[in-house]
Amino acid sequence: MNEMGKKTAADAELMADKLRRGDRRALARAITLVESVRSDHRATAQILLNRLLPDTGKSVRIGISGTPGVGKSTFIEAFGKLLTGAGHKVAVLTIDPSSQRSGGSILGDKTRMEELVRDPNAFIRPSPSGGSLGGVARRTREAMLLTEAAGFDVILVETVGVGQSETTVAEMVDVFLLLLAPGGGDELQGIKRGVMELADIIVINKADGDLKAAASRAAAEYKGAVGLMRAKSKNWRPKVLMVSAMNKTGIDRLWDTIEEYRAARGVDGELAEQRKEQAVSWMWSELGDSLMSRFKAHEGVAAHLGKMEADVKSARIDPTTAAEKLLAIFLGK
Ligand SMILES: Nc1nc2c(ncn2[C@@H]2O[C@H](COP(=O)(O)OP(=O)(O)OP(=O)(O)O)[C@@H](O)[C@H]2O)c(=O)[nH]1
Repeated sequence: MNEMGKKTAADAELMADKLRRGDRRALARAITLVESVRSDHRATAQILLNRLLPDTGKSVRIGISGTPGVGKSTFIEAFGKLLTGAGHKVAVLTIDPSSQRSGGSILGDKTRMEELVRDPNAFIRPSPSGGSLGGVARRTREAMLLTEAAGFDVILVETVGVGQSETTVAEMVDVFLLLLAPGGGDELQGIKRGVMELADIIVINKADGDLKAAASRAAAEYKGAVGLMRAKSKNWRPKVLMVSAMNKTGIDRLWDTIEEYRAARGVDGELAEQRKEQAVSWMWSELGDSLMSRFKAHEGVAAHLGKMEADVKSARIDPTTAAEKLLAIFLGK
């Protein structure tokens, strides 16, 4: 190892020690490091993650999705406070791919959770900005490992329903919550079937005051729909619960249901298996992303790409042959 490599390893070791002791500033710095695209930062980040791997995995990983207006912030605040009140350490991470376009994040505003943000047993980190959904997801996934190593035992990964982000979140958590609010009438209309199928627990928020009756109707409708869907696991049928984030009712039952879910699916059984599969598919998607970016950056490929695309468009060459030719250039054949 050269001098620079030694320094990188030493930096990572120091940071790992601080993190294991639960140092919040070190945690924030470590997350900034994994979010960086600078190659020296990436190198340190990778050493850090590998050092900390044995300290990760001991949390309950919960995904939360819900479109704007359903009351996500109010809900996470109420849920988070309930958990810290019960002695848990809660990290809130977000995946918001829209932040790369707007420059600002829909979910990034920390003031959305006024009490939780001041809670010493909570850690809130907005979505990394910039890059593809895959890039944003990788950084959030790594942030999740770091918060686990720092002793957080419940990780909430929230996302707003933009594009594929729900699927991405579902692929990094143990349990996926879909947060909904009662609407006016035909509840199932607006919601994509694919998103419903991801949900392990459907949470109908705003079951209070004038909206209570509508929430009950919505719950009945979703229960019916869930009954018709094919189950993701033979040991768990998705449940529908009603809560009021505003009045903080039903939230404790939700936590009980999450515990039930974990028991039913087996933390050391089916859920452990799910995590293993998630890790392997993460490796493959990393490999895909990194191969593709190397491919596009390859000089020979770059020189031919424009013409090849034009030829495909004008049907001078068929797409399969074009792909084969570009691949041959990349592989130097
Ligand atoms: N009646 C009622 N209103 C609620 C409840 N939870 C949230 N709201 C209201 O719904 C609106 C949206 O809530 P937010 O918590 O900002 O949630 P959101 O719109 O999903 O926002 P983001 O989390 O920022 O995406 C606000 O006016 C809240 O006061 C609830 O349990 N009952």
